[in-house]
Formats: sequence, C-alpha cells, structure tokens
Amino acid sequence: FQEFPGGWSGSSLRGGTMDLLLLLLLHGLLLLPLAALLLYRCSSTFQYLCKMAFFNCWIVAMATLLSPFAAFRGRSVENMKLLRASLLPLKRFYGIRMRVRGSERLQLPGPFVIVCNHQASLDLIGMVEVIPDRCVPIAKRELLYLGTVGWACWLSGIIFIERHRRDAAIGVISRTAGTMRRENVSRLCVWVFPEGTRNPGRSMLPFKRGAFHLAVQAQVPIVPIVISPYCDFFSSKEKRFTSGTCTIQVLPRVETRGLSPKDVPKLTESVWQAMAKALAEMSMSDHGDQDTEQLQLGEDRGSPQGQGDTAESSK
Ligand SMILES: CCCCCCCCCCCCCC(=O)SCCNC(=O)CCNC(=O)[C@H](O)C(C)(C)COP(=O)(O)OP(=O)(O)OC[C@H]1O[C@@H](n2cnc3c(N)ncnc32)[C@H](O)[C@@H]1OP(=O)(O)O
Ligand SMILES: CCCCCCCC/C=C\CCCCCCCC(=O)OC[C@@H](O)COP(=O)(O)O
Repeated sequence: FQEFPGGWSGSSLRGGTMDLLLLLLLHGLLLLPLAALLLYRCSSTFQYLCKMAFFNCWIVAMATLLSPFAAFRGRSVENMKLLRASLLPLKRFYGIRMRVRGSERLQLPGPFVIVCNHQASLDLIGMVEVIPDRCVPIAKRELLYLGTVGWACWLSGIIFIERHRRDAAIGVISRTAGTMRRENVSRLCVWVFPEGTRNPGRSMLPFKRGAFHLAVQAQVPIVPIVISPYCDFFSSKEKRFTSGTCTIQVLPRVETRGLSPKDVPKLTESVWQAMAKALAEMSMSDHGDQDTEQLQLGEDRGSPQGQGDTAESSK
C-alpha cells in the first residue's frame, strides 16, 4: 500500500472506518431500545402492537415449554391445568384487574356446558380465571395448525370443530355429548363461545346452536358467563391497550333435563337474552360494575333457574 502524507496507510484508514462503523453500531444498539422505549411511552398504537406481540409470544413460548411435559401424560383434560397456570400471570403483566362474580355457581357436582361471550383473543385471560377443573373449550380447527400451540391444545383435550363443515361439527358435538354422559363419574365440562367468532364491543352476535344441542343431548345444565366489555382498556380496531378492570359474571345455571332438540331454539334465545341483559348492565356501569341488588333483581325477573348468591372475588 502507498504511504499517505501524515503517515496513514490504506490498512489503518480501513481500520479507522471499521472503528467508526463499530462506534455507530454500538450507539445504534444503545439508542434503539431507548427509541423503542420512547415510542412505547408516546404512541398508543406501538404500545398496543408490543402488548399483542408479547401476548402471542407468551402463548407460543409456554406451549413450547409445556407441551413436552403434557406429552408425558398423553392427551388428557388434566393438561388443561398446565395450560391454565401458564396463562394466569398474563393479567399481571397487563395490569388487568379481574373481578369474578358468582363463581360459586361453577361448583356443580356433575358435568355442565359453559357458554361465554367472545370479544377477542384476550378472553383467554378471563377464561383461565374461572374455568373449572376438567373443562375443555371447543375451538376452531385452525388453532390445531399453530405449531406447538396446536399441539398443546390437542394434548389438553381441546375439542376442535370445522365451523364450515356443519355435519362434521355436529358429529363432533354429538360425540362430546356422549363422552359427557359416559364420564358422569369423573365429570367433564365443556366451554363454548356460542357466537362462533370474535365480536368486539358491547353487543353479542346471535348464538350458534351447537352448545345448546350439546347440553340437551347430554342432559346437563348450561352455565352462562359474561365478560364485561373491554372498551375501557382494549380495542383492536383503535389499536389501544392500557390497563383496566374486567368483570366476569357467572349467571345462574339453566337446566336442560327433559328438554329435547325441538326446545333448542327457545333455549338458545332465552340464554342469549339473559346474557345480553347482563352485558348491557355491565356496559352501563363503570368497568362492568354492578351492585348486588341489581343482580338479584335480574335473577328474579330473568332466568328460568336462579340459583346461588352473588359472591364476588377480586383477583
Ligand atoms: C400455553 C398454550 C395456550 C394455548 C391457548 C389456546 C386456548 C384455546 C382456547 C380456545 C378458544 C377458541 C375459541 C374459538 O375457536 S370460537 C370458534 C369455535 N366455536 C364455535 O364455532 C361455536 C360452536 N359452533 C356451533 O355451535 C355451530 O352451531 C356449528 C359449528 C355446529 C354449526 O354452525 P352453523 O353456522 O352451521 O349453524 P347454526 O348454529 O346456526 O345451526 C344450523 C343448524 O344446525 C343445527 N345444529 C347445530 N348444532 C347441532 C348439533 N350439535 N346437533 C344437531 N343439530 C345442530 C341447528 O339447530 C340449526 O338447525 P335449525 O335449528 O335451524 O333447524
Ligand atoms: C409451524 C407454525 C408456526 C405457527 C406459529 C404460531 C403463532 C401463533 C401465535 C399465537 C397464538 C395465539 C393463539 C391464541 C388463541 C386465541 C383463541 C381465539 O381467540 O381464537 C379465535 C377464535 O375463537 C375465533 O376466531 P375468528 O374470530 O373467527 O377468527
């Protein structure tokens, strides 16, 4: 290499450039987290995206970690305990305060079907707050293809249906009813989102009938659960996700003993009405807050089989 005036050689010049690049890279590495932090503080959209990314990453990470342990047991509803435990901390990360009302209504000795409104994937956080032991959700088949998440769901006994293949879905539901009847001794409960898809906001879609056929076929009670609207702290449309309070209201159970398939439309409608009323009351009051008096009035007026009181637990 040719000598430069001042004694700089080509290689030392290249070395200097490398040093400069390294310095810039180091600054970049230091500045990037700072910039991200600043953006997180200033932009609610960025905050929403980060929180949702964390939600999905957490689920994938937990599924990947836990599936091998669950696999030791094989496909079993007992694995739901692992899945539940892994999702329980999420509410703390997000600063979501959960209030559960009427949880004693879930302490039934026999099997039953839970029906719950479905606003967003965030419902998982509410679901794990109240889901009883030996209870499996019915989920869309697409979840089965989400790698380790699908594997974890399958190992936990989650029931998959193809929503667009009605006959196949009805077949799965009938077999589930059979299992519920057979496993009467060791009680199996099923959790269904009867809207059949996510529906953000303060209203509910008309219910699909599968959950109600299931309960009638198995001759087991239906326990409706209403999760208060997330609007105060979460909106996927507005890309907003802050901390907040969520109320989960367990409604009185509805008996199905003696009912036949022809009673299903009326049964579906009456449960929808009871849940819509509870949801409307929650929407009107702050954070889905409701006083006990209102609830008891609701029970007297509304549901066919009012049971239990309205104990509240705040977690
Ligand atoms: C760490 C790892 C963590 C992992 C976390 C993951 C956790 C996962 C959590 C999981 C969360 C996942 C959350 C999710 O994935 S939510 C999505 C999945 N859930 C659902 O789809 C809800 C259940 N679906 C239904 O109930 C639908 O009814 C089906 C799919 C069955 C049909 O839908 P469709 O739109 O076609 O119908 P329709 O309801 O208007 O009914 C039409 C006709 O069919 C009759 N009919 C219906 N059913 C039955 C029956 N069983 N026996 C006899 N007849 C039946 C009915 O009476 C009616 O006839 P008629 O009365 O008009 O004459
Ligand atoms: C090899 C493949 C690798 C795949 C990588 C997996 C990435 C998966 C990321 C996150 C998994 C999160 C799963 C959350 C499940 C939430 C359940 C849920 O809310 O399902 C929606 C369903 O009720 C209704 O769906 P639609 O509203 O009809 O739509």
